[in-house]
Amino acid sequence: MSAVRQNGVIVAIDGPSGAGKSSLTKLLARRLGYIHIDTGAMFRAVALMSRRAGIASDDDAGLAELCRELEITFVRDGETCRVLANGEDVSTEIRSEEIGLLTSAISARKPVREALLTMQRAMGAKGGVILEGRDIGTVVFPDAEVKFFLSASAEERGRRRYLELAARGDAATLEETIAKVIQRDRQDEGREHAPLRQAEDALPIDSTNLSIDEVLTVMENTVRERLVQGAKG
Ligand SMILES: Nc1ncnc2c1ncn2[C@@H]1O[C@H](COP(=O)(O)OP(=O)(O)O)[C@@H](O)[C@H]1O
Ligand SMILES: Nc1ccn([C@@H]2O[C@H](COP(=O)(O)OP(=O)(O)O)[C@@H](O)[C@H]2O)c(=O)n1
Repeated sequence: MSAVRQNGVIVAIDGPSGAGKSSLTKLLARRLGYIHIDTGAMFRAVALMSRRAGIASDDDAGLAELCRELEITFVRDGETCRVLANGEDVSTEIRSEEIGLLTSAISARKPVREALLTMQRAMGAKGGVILEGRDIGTVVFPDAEVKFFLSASAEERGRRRYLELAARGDAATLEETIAKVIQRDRQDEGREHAPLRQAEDALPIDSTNLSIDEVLTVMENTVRERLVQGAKG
C-alpha cells in the first residue's frame, strides 16, 4: 500500500442527498484536523450563477463560459465554512430546494463536470482532506486512500430533510420532500457523466438506523487504521 500524501490521506465520502455526508464530513475533518470540501456547494454555486445569468440548464456553451469566468472559494468563518462565487458570499442562497433540483440538472452537463473536476483535484491533491459529493471515489480521486459510500433509505433521508425544512419554517410536506429526494436520486444515478454510484473499493455505510455519532466512530476508526498502515508502508 502506498505511503500517505504530503498532508495526510484523501478521504472520499459519496452518497445520495440526506445520507449525512455534510454533517459527517465536518465532524470527521475536525477530529482529524483535516480540511473539508463540499463539492455539492461548488455545483450549487454554478447552478445559482447560471440561473442569475439566464443560462438554460442544457446550454453547454453558455455553461462552459460561465464556468471559465467563475471563481469558487471556501473561506473559514469560525466553525462554519462560507462559499464565495466571484467573491460574493452565496452560502445561504445556494441551499434552497429549488437550487438543489437545478443543481442536479446542470451537474449532469459535461462542461460543468470538467471545470469542477479540475478545481477539485487541485484543491485535494496534497491530501489531509475530506471531499464529499457523488463521484469523488469513482472519478475525482479514484486513488483516494479511504472511500465511504454513505446511504440511508429514501424515506429516512426525506424525513431528515423535512425536519430541516420545517425548522426553517418551510411549509413542504413529508411526502413532497421524500418525492424530491427520490427524483434527485434518479437524476444523479441515471446521468451519463459521473453518475452517483458506489466505488468498488468504498466501504458502504447504511445510516438508516445509525446515529451521527455511530457513523462518525466507524469513519474515524477506518481512517486512523489506514493512517497506521500508511506510516508502516
Ligand atoms: N445518522 C443520522 N441520523 C439522524 N439524522 C442524521 C444522520 N445523519 C445526518 N442526519 C441529519 O440529516 C440531515 C441531512 O444531513 P446532511 O449531512 O446534510 O446530508 P447530505 O450532506 O448527505 O445531504 C441533517 O439535518 C443531519 O443533521
Ligand atoms: N460531486 C458532486 C456533488 C454534487 N453533485 C450534484 O449537486 C447536487 C447537490 O449536491 P449536494 O451535495 O449539495 O446535495 P445534498 O446532498 O446536500 O442535498 C446533487 O444532487 C448532484 O446532482 C454532483 O453531481 N457531484
